[in-house]
Amino acid sequence: IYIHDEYQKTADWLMSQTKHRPQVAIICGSGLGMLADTLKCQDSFAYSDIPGFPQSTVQGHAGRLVFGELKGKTCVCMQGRFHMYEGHSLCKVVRVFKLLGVDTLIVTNAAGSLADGLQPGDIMVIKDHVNFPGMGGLNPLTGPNDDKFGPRFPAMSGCYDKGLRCVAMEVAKQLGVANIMQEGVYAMVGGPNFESIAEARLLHRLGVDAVGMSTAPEVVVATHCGLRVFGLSLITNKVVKSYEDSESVNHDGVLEVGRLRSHTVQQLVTELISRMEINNNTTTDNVA
Ligand SMILES: O=P(O)(O)O[C@H]1O[C@H](CO)[C@@H](O)[C@H]1O
Ligand SMILES: Nc1nc2[nH]cnc2c(=O)[nH]1
Repeated sequence: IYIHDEYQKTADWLMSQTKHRPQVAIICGSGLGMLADTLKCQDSFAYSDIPGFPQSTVQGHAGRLVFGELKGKTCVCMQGRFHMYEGHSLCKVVRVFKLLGVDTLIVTNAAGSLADGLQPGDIMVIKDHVNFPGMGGLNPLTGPNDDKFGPRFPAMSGCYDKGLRCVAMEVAKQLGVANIMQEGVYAMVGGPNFESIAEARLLHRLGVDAVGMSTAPEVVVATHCGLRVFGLSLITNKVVKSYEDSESVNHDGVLEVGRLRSHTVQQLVTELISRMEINNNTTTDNVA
């Protein structure tokens, strides 16, 4: 989907099918689809049934949009995301959430760590990102700007909300998992191959803490249309940086760490949603 009316059609269809009017949208990373399971009073839709929605093709991404209640907030959860390497035009479905009245987007992903202090199983709260495809021109905002959503030249400083990052660290302390959680910088690469050793070394030298193949386009689109964003990476593997190292990463291993940490990630996101203040702008004022 490309133009405002098409996003609106998708939003209208969803609003005709469910009574839920979400305030929070959650995008589930690889192996993190269980985040949707905690929602109460669920209405769920296969992507293939939603007019204008692309399809998910990656294992560990179910391809369902789930609406429901969590800790007094109404949520919509993407159980399955769209990656650039699947051949999708860069993902702008976040705009549908804006039109549904969403205030805050929570993005999660599985990522490999470059930072020495980040181990598999750790959780990295995303402080900032490097959007490599975006910097090279593969940006979801390429093309005529739709002023109904946001400005031609949106700022990206501060795109990961500081207040929510602070709350998340407090929640981690309360849950007794502060020892496995820290902030860091996520870099998006195009994928679908994992990094060569020279690429891994380059990313490390650049100060990147974790690398994956998603998230940045979603956050750019969300920030453009005025959504507040919180992001976390579940570290599923260390990116191999040494020619002496015989280990190598694979997608099954990525999904396995997702399963092992599913409960903790679920608790963190649930408690964060419980504590977050929503700007109760249920109308879509910013979207004329
Ligand atoms: O970013 P998510 O969707 O969590 O998935 C990550 O895991 C997959 C590789 O195992 C890639 O798609 C990478 O981006
Ligand atoms: N690019 C990239 N994506 C990932 N997703 C999960 N682990 C990794 C990784 O090591 N590299």
